[in-house]
Amino acid sequence: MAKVRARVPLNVGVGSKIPAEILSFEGLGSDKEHVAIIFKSADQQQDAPLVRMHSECLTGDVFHSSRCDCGEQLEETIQKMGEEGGVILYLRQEGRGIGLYNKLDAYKLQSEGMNTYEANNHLGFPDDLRSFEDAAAMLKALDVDTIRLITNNPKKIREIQEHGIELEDVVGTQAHIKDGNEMYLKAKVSHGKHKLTID
Ligand SMILES: Nc1nc2c(ncn2[C@@H]2O[C@H](COP(=O)(O)OP(=O)(O)OP(=O)(O)O)[C@@H](O)[C@H]2O)c(=O)[nH]1
Ligand SMILES: [Zn+2]
Repeated sequence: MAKVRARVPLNVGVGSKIPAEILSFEGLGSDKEHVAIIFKSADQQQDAPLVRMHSECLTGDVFHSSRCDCGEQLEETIQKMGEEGGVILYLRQEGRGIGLYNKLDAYKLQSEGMNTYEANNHLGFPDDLRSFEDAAAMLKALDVDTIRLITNNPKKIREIQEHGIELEDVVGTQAHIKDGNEMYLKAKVSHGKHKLTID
């Protein structure tokens, strides 16, 4: 069974103004160094805290790449949780689980006209290689079994429940459209069935 390894206070967000804590874990099923960022001790103070399972995206989260909406979703979540409390599970499954280098190969194919899922498939990967089992184990290590999940992605909703976490509510994110990510977001809606309003 997973348990918390270290729980460390820090400030996050632009300007480092928002108080939070970062947590590491031991005993997770994978050897990935997933972390949780907790706002307002929501795991201890709230019955059904807001939770975002955010998959690592180096290009979007760190460099605010034009190709996706990950950095903006992360910033939106930090702002919201800074006000209301919540838990970000920052999951080290880059590129929907295929890894950074494979994602960049997929980007090359997308530049040639494939959509994000076709590019994955062309490289021999499924649409989405992620598992949310570690995410559920992290929540259980925090003693959190009921959450309000921030997502537009039906796969996350289905899978976290299959791993024994109860959903009190599902809260969507805004659509962060910018030059360069419109095709990506449209593919998420038409093929991935994400609940996002783009037009
Ligand atoms: N393979 C691949 N991965 C991508 C691409 N664009 C973004 N990603 C990855 O997709 C993941 C984004 O996941 P999340 O932000 O957790 O969520 P989501 O599945 O979009 O669902 P939401 O919860 O609704 O945001 C990150 O791991 C990104 O690196 C792409 O074109 N190809
Ligand atoms: Zn991204």
